[in-house]
Amino acid sequence: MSNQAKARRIAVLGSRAVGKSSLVIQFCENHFVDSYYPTIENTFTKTIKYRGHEYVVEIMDTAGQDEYSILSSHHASSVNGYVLVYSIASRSSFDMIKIIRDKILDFTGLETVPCIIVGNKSDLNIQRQVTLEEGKELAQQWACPHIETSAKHNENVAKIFDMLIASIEKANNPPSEEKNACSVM
Ligand SMILES: Nc1nc2c(ncn2[C@@H]2O[C@H](COP(=O)(O)OP(=O)(O)OP(=O)(O)O)[C@@H](O)[C@H]2O)c(=O)[nH]1
Repeated sequence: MSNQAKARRIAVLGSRAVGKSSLVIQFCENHFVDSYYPTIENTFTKTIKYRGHEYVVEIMDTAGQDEYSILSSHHASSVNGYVLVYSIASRSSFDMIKIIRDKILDFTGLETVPCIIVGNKSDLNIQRQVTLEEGKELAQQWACPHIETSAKHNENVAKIFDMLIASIEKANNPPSEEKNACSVM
């Protein structure tokens, strides 16, 4: 029974042209698309192994968001975790993931959701507008992982999904005992 694959649903959100489709296509189909076609919506499926379990992961690649976009209900309900993507070469796309997370929390009524912050286009270091430290700081604030990636060079792309599955599983099965918790003697 425990060998049965578990189904998980992930939504990939962020501003336009930050590389959401490129990351998902690189991960699921192992190639990079240099041309830009704005996405309406695409769903991909991939099996991921994490801690000896198989996870059949449905990945929703969504249309680029701006501050006026309304979060669609199927981007928020029955989604187990979020990939929030910005481009390291775009300050406004970094600001946008904060707005998107607020919309998710508003919509779900939750205080926190499993997510990973992704700074894509790390190969464009020369055009960098968001520092690595800023990404890490935001992740600390949200208590979630952060990673810089390049869909173009296939750097850290698979790690996004491994780390998010880990966060989802941690949220679903919080440790019952804190090994390092101090006790008053
Ligand atoms: N240099 C570089 N370019 C990238 C990278 N990832 C994506 N791109 C380019 O950025 C452009 C936009 O990529 P997409 O993957 O279509 O972006 P998107 O976020 O899905 O865009 P929307 O569908 O409009 O939301 C394309 O020209 C890609 O080739 C990357 O890691 N490095």
